[in-house]
This record gives sequence, C-alpha cells and structure tokens, in this order.
Amino acid sequence: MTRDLPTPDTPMKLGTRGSPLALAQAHETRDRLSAAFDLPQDAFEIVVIKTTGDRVIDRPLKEIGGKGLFTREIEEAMLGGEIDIAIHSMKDMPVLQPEGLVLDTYLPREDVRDAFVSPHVTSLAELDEGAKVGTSSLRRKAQVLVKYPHLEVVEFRGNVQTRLKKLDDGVAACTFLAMAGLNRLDRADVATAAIAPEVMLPAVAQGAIGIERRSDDTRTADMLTAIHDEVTGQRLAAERAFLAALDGSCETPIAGLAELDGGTLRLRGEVLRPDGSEALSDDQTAPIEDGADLGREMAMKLLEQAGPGFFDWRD
Ligand SMILES: NCc1[nH]cc(CCC(=O)O)c1CC(=O)O
Repeated sequence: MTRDLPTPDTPMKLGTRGSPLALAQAHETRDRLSAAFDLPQDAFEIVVIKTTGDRVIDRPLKEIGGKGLFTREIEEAMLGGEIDIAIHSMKDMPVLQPEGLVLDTYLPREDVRDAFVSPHVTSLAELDEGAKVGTSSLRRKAQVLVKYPHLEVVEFRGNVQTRLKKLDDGVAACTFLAMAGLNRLDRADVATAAIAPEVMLPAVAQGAIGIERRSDDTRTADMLTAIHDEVTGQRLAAERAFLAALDGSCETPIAGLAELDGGTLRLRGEVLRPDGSEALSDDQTAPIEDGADLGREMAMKLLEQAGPGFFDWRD
C-alpha cells in the first residue's frame, strides 16, 4: 500500500447510477472490498450519480445519441475527485476510456445468458405471426428477426418492474432480460427460460461488473487487485478485442462470448444486419493468453465476409 486504507472518517467513495441493478452491483463491490481488507462497511460510501441516460426516459436511446450516455457524469465525478471508483455493467462500457481513467478490474462474472420473459408462451417459436417482441437492444432485435422474421419488434425501455408492467399491459407478448441482472436483483423468478448461447449469443461482457479508477491513483489500484477476477479478465480481453476491432458501438448488433476450458479459450462471435436479414458467426479456440488476438482476427474475418454497408440501417 502506498497510502492508508479507507476508514469510516475517510471512506473510499464508490460511484454508481441509482437504478436497483446498479445499486446491487455497488453493494456487491463494497462487500467484496470490505471482506478483502477486513474493513467495516462504512469505510465505503456509495455515491449515486444521475446520468443523461437516467434523466431522459421517454425516448429511444439511439435518438438521444452520443457516447457514454450512462457513464459521462460518473467519469467526470471521478476525474474531479468526488468519487474514487466507478462501478459499471461491462456490457454497457465502450472499449476505450477517457484520458486519465482505467477500467481493468472485474468481479467474478454472473450468468452470461439472456432470459426469455413472457406471461403467455415459453419460447419465441410459439408466437404467432405479427406478435410483438419488446426490446430496445439492437442485438436482440436482429437475433429475433433472423430466426423469426414474421414477428414484430417494438421499443421497450425501462427497469425490470417497468418492463414487466408493459408485458402485463399487453405492449408486447415477451421481452428479454439478462439473467445476470435478474440474479443480482434476486428476481430469477421473472425468467420464463434462460436461453442457451447456441440459441441467442449474449452481448460482449454480459454479466460482468467492471470497476474504473483514475490512472494516477495507485492506492486504489493496489486495493482493486484484491478483488479482481483473473478468469473474467481473460474472457473479457477476448470479447472486448473482438468488439473493438469491429468498431462496435451501441448501434451495431454484435454478440460475443469467450469461455475457458482448461488452458484453452473458446470464442464465439456474431455480427448481424440491423434489420435481421443476415447474421454471420464464427467459433474458434486459442491458448488463453492469445484471447485478444483471437478476438481481433475473428472480427477481421467477419468484417471481410460482411463487406461494406452490412451494418447500415434499413428501418
Ligand atoms: N443495457 C442494460 C443492461 N446492462 C447490463 C444489464 C444486465 C446485467 C449484465 O449484463 O451485467 C442490463 C439489462 C439487461 O440487458 O437486461
């Protein structure tokens, strides 16, 4: 340690959004830190920060646009010294962080799968022509339409409670939620079924919590090594290299999942046309330490197969 550990008088400040899921993730981080250093919980202070994405709830995210819709205010608070670390769902994080910030600490990954949620049916295959599927995820939309072009995808924003209410109100016949989020909220009961990655490949980094810090804050860097999960780091290195090489933004339907089997890393990747008219996928293995190279190579191969214009909107 280059400096003293936090105390209740000088707590470490954990920045987070205020959604129930974000708070659950912040609490998990605090619990892991307090256990690792045998510190009381009040040596850590959870600071809730409202982001643009939280404030604007009446429009589709892609209309508000701009990078870091859910992170900008949090990262500014960290650069300004108001908080020491920021806790994020890694699947929402861009591959590059602003100057002065580092994001390389990951907690052990939760369930990576998507959940299918419906009060009416147990799978998409049971839905009739024209039935409405609620999702605001471009990936899930494209994945649904590739297999079930006769279904209609409608915009579906909001937290778990809001989305369940919308299903009750008949706005859509079904929706998808990440199993990880449901588990962290202790709401796995909401899932009608967990969808195997073979059926719906999850988003890059789904189920992983990442902790961001200032690059010059060595005390915090030292502390975070105690709660970092190496395997999650190796998996995300491959998945995020895949995403980075695809130049993936929130506006490109991309899926990717790395898994370890002994000393081998298996990466599955998928890119889709936004209208769901085509999907390209790959499945390869490499030694664990070559995960990032594998991610890059897979991205290059899929980009070449896709050709120009593949990701263009055809709404
Ligand atoms: N984009 C929203 C978001 N970001 C992370 C999660 C779930 C938790 C996770 O994947 O870690 C969710 C909700 C969802 O997809 O159901």
